[in-house]
Amino acid sequence: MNAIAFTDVSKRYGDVLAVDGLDLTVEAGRTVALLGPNGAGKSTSIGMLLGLLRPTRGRVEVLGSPPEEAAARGEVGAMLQSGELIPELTVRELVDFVRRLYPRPLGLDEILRTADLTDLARRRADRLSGGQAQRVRFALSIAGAPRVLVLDEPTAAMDVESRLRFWEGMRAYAAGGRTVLFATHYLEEADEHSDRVIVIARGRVVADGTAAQIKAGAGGQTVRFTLGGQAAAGLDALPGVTAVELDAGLATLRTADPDATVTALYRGTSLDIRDLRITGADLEDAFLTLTQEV
Ligand SMILES: Nc1ncnc2c1ncn2[C@@H]1O[C@H](COP(=O)(O)OP(=O)(O)OP(=O)(O)O)[C@@H](O)[C@H]1O
Repeated sequence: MNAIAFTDVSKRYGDVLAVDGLDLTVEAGRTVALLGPNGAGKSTSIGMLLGLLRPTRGRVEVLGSPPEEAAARGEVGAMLQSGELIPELTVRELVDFVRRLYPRPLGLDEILRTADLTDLARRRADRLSGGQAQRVRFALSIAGAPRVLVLDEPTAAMDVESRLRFWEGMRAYAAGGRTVLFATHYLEEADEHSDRVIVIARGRVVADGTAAQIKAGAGGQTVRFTLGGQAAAGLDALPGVTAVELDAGLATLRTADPDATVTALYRGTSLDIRDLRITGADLEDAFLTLTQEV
């Protein structure tokens, strides 16, 4: 059974088509990143996944049920971009209060450990930094031991140290065969912490696969060199080359096979090549290629 299924889902706010015919399934046990620029439709998709927003068209299912039923069974946990904590309680009291609302919660100490809050357990919830408060929101999202965990830009207010610890906790949680979907703008996070990246732009899926597949699919590698004033006809006919750009004596070739391209460049042409560099298309290149306006 799929943990998450969107079938031809659209969501319109007045004139704005925020989600446009989204088809998407996530198998149970996967950790999936939903990557997209501002306004791509990530939060709207998450709202529908949690049953907080109704699709204008199409169907969303979580663990084979409508989202609100899965949530009512305590099978879905969520960490949203905002959400007040109860100020008078300590972290420990707050987490314990929330975990008791669920039929089969995680143990209190396990939650605190997973969210790296053990040392902050006695701190009042209104005396926390932004990043610490985010970790409490994470603790609350896993308190009920949900099978599906949904995180909307979870590391937004966190410093580097908090991020590292947060991702450790997320991985520990996911390792129990649970499904995690997180939204992010951060390419490195998507790359490092998920086993599948779904790139959305303008409410549609524009790429879907492992980070490596997405990088490969968006133009392979780049060979750059200085040509100076030499005529450069025929570069686009070199093996592997998919695109050529010439700018002020600098040539940039996109290639699916950099070895073949470079060999042919040296052996098959009489060009005087200087400063040759080969770089992998990184996820950032791929992301920009995929999400730019067409
Ligand atoms: N309540 C609303 N009313 C009208 N338009 C909305 C509403 N919520 C979102 N939108 C619009 O829908 C589109 C998608 O927004 P959404 O918040 O889902 O994107 P996002 O990918 O989560 O963006 P961000 O990364 O900035 O959080 C945007 O154009 C946004 O302006």
